[in-house]
Amino acid sequence: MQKNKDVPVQPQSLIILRGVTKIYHQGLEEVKALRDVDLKIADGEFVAVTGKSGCGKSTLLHVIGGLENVSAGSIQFQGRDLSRFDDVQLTRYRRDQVGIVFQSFNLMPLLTIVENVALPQILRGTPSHEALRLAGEWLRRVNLTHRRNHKPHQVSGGEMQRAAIARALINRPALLLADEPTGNLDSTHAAQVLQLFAELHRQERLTVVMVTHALEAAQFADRTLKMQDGRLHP
Ligand SMILES: Nc1ncnc2c1ncn2[C@@H]1O[C@H](COP(=O)(O)OP(=O)(O)OP(=O)(O)O)[C@@H](O)[C@H]1O
Repeated sequence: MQKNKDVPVQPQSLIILRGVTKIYHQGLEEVKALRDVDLKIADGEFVAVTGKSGCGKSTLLHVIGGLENVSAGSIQFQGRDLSRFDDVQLTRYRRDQVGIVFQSFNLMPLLTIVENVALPQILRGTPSHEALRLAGEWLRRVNLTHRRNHKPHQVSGGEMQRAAIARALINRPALLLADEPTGNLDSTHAAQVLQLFAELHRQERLTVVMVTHALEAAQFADRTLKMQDGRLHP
C-alpha cells in the first residue's frame, strides 16, 4: 500500500503516565504528592515542569525515573510498564535509560571530575581505561577538559553541574531528568547549563524533563507544564 506523504507523522511517546497517584505516609497522615496525573512525553521532547514548592515536581521526576513506586496508575517507558519490571530490569532502566541531574550536583567528593564522569560506565562493567577515555570525551563536550583532574571542591558550581550532566549522559540514556538544575547557580552559570541542555536536546535528540522554579529556565523547553497540589496543568 502506498503511504500518504501529506499525513503528518505523530512523534512517538517515550513516556506515558496514566492516572498516576503517589501517596506518602507520615505517621497517620497521608500526603498526596501526585493526584491522577496523565502525561505523554514525546521522544526527543524538552519539557519543563514548574510550580510552587511542595506541589509534587520532584516526586514526578522520581516516579518517572523509577526511583519510587506509584500508589496508583501506570507509567510506560517505550511501551513497557515500569511496575512490571523486576529488580534487574529496574536497575538497568535506572542505570542505562535514565540520567538524573540534581540541584546539589551529588558528585563524589574524593573522586576527580573525570573519575566522577566515568563512574556510571565503571558500574556497568566497562574497563576503567575505556570508561576514562569516554569520560574525557564527555568532558570535552561540556567544556571541562581543563578541570579533568580537579576534585569537585576545587571547581565552581557551574563546572560541578556540567560534570554532573556529563556523568548523567555517559551511558547514553534516552531520558534526562533534571531537578532544579540551576537552583544553586548564579545567572551566568545557570544560562550556560540551560544552553547545554538545549544543545544536547537538539544535537542528540535527547528527551529532557526539567523541574524548575525559574521561569527563564522554562523558556528553553518545547513545552511547559504547571503543577499545583499534585495535579498537572498544561
Ligand atoms: N519521602 C517523603 N515522605 C513523605 N512526604 C514526602 C516525601 N517526599 C515528598 N513528600 C511530600 O510530598 C509533597 C511533594 O513533594 P515534592 O518534593 O515532590 O515537591 P516539589 O514541588 O518538588 O517541592 P520543592 O520545589 O520544594 O522541591 C510535599 O508535601 C512533601 O512534603
